[in-house]
Amino acid sequence: MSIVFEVKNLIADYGAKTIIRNLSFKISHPAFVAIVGHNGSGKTTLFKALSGQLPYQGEIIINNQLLKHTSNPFTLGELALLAQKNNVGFSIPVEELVVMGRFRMKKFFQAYNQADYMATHQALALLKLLPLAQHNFVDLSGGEQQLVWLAQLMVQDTPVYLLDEPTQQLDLYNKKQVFTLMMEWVKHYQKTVFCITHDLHNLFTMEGYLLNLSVDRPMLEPLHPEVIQRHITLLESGR
Ligand SMILES: Nc1ncnc2c1ncn2[C@@H]1O[C@H](COP(=O)(O)OP(=O)(O)OP(=O)(O)O)[C@@H](O)[C@H]1O
Repeated sequence: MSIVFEVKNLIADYGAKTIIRNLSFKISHPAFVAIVGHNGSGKTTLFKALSGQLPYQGEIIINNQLLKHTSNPFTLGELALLAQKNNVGFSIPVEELVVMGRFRMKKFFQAYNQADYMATHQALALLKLLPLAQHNFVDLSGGEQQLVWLAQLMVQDTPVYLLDEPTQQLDLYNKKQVFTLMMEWVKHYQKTVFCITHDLHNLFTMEGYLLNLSVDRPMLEPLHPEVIQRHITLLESGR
């Protein structure tokens, strides 16, 4: 059976402080996975391990290939990450920032071409950002900037997307839109999407899995309403 993503006995720590203990799960088809848990439960740490930014024990398999501890999944084109905090300290038009998501596909000093800009415009259109394409990124609101980062993630076109709290700064309408977009990535673009979120109420409209890092033995559970409700109750009750 093909495996799109597998984690086997993953252990990740910061020196003496072990954060992820023996985590294992397997996904055999492109899917949406919500990563939930209390503050400090290890969600971002898991992403650091999956993306090769933190050494780990155990195995990570993407599309039937074992990711070596030394390999960089970004440059291999296996995954793209939207971090929790992203900053740009200079003026740049939205369109130019989004097209930079194609950087991995370019040779040294190779310019972006028509295909890169077409992919950029498609992503901007999907996120309803075309009217802002020529605006200066630094002049946008926090929520608008977050949507631009989502467009940049999309043009990277990797099989796996990792999103760390992508709806954090968004209004209720845009939160809903982003969850719909993530479902579209899975269904129409065959992406596997891992999304760290505290917005559990938005999961009732989603299909896929939930992984709660606050429980003793975290495991993938299907996103059924009763499963989501059980985890909301669990997380609301504190640690
Ligand atoms: N570089 C580091 N060195 C030591 N400890 C760290 C480091 N980064 C994170 N930690 C600790 O690891 C634990 C897990 O942090 P992590 O950022 O993974 O949590 P999280 O679940 O993503 O939290 P949140 O929901 O608040 O974003 C926390 O106790 C944090 O203080």
